[in-house]
Amino acid sequence: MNDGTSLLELRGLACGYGDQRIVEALNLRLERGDIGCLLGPSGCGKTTTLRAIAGFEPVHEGEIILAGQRISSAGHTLAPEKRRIGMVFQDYALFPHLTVAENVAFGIRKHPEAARIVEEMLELVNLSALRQRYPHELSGGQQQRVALARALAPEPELLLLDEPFSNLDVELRRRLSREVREILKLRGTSAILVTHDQEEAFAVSDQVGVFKDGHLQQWDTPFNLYHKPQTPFVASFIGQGYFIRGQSLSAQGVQTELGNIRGLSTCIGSCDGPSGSAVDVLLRPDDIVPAPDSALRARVVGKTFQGASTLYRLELPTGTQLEGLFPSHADHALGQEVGIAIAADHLVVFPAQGSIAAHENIEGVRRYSDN
Ligand SMILES: Nc1ncnc2c1ncn2[C@@H]1O[C@H](COP(=O)(O)OP(=O)(O)OP(=O)(O)O)[C@@H](O)[C@H]1O
Repeated sequence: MNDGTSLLELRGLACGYGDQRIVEALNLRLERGDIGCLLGPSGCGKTTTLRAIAGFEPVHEGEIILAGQRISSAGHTLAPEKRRIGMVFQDYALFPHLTVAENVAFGIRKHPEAARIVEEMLELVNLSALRQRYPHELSGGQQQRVALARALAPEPELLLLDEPFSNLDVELRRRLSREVREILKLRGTSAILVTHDQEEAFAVSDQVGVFKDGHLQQWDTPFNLYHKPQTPFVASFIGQGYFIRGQSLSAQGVQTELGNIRGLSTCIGSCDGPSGSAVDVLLRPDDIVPAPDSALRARVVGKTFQGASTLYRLELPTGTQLEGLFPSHADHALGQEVGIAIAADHLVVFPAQGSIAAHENIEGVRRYSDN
């Protein structure tokens, strides 16, 4: 869809270092005012893509369009300082010999209203009281807020944030990521965030791109990535869940050891294959519900108390494992047999490929259950 409002467009982009290509055939579009995120395992090319957008690396193929202007293509790289792009880095990169206010003023020294803008920025990030402090007199969270204010002061078209919260402890990164989203939305600033923390990606972004080995697998809303993954990798990388093997049936059902599973509404993926073909069905923990009188029985082999709910690891009589998220007030012991039912709103089905996934070794990715 091209409605002419996109702020950033990557078209058939290939980029890397020297002759080495890291990212290939990358297409994505960020609308004005939206926050996008590049998510994926270590080394998949997120930072490389961000550096190409910033103009630090040339592109091998394709083009980068910002606000209607081609800023990179093969043989052409508009200088980073001419791109109206701001950057926030993981290590804050503040000037140690400048105060908070001087750091924020750095990029707008020649602006006639620099003093007013600095005050506005300090207020925005809630640091007015600390304006005379030096970076070493600030906490990590405060330093990152200074870096954000400094990047926003020149009013960039686009803000790039490279793992901005990864040096902070968990509680602070949750809080700061929410704060940053509010600040960007308040100002209508478009941004691209790089992270390998899925929770952070979902909390901050409107659109998330999942990368694998330099290829963008899906660029979509967090909701769609979770509920409508387009590839087995996205299904495995996002959220929790297990695949179980089955045979596709006509009328959007799959025959499995749990019986004939039908989605209550739709079927995503490979549901229209020839009847009888081998498929893998994704079952999220919230698709498995307790059903004391059910003929489907599973044994509790692991449990994680999560407050309102408990995540159970369940083993079927065949040895296949699943996870189920049950309300925590009914407490089941390890080894206990429980009745379960499938309550999948929609089915996510892919052609069977357990043997492929079994050879992948990516942290955070669930194995196919029958391997
Ligand atoms: N300056 C460089 N020269 C050559 N290769 C590089 C350079 N920087 C990164 N690479 C390689 O490019 C690949 C992608 O790196 P990149 O930094 O884009 O990954 P990433 O997805 O951001 O990972 P992480 O989450 O670990 O930061 C890696 O194989 C890496 O070794």
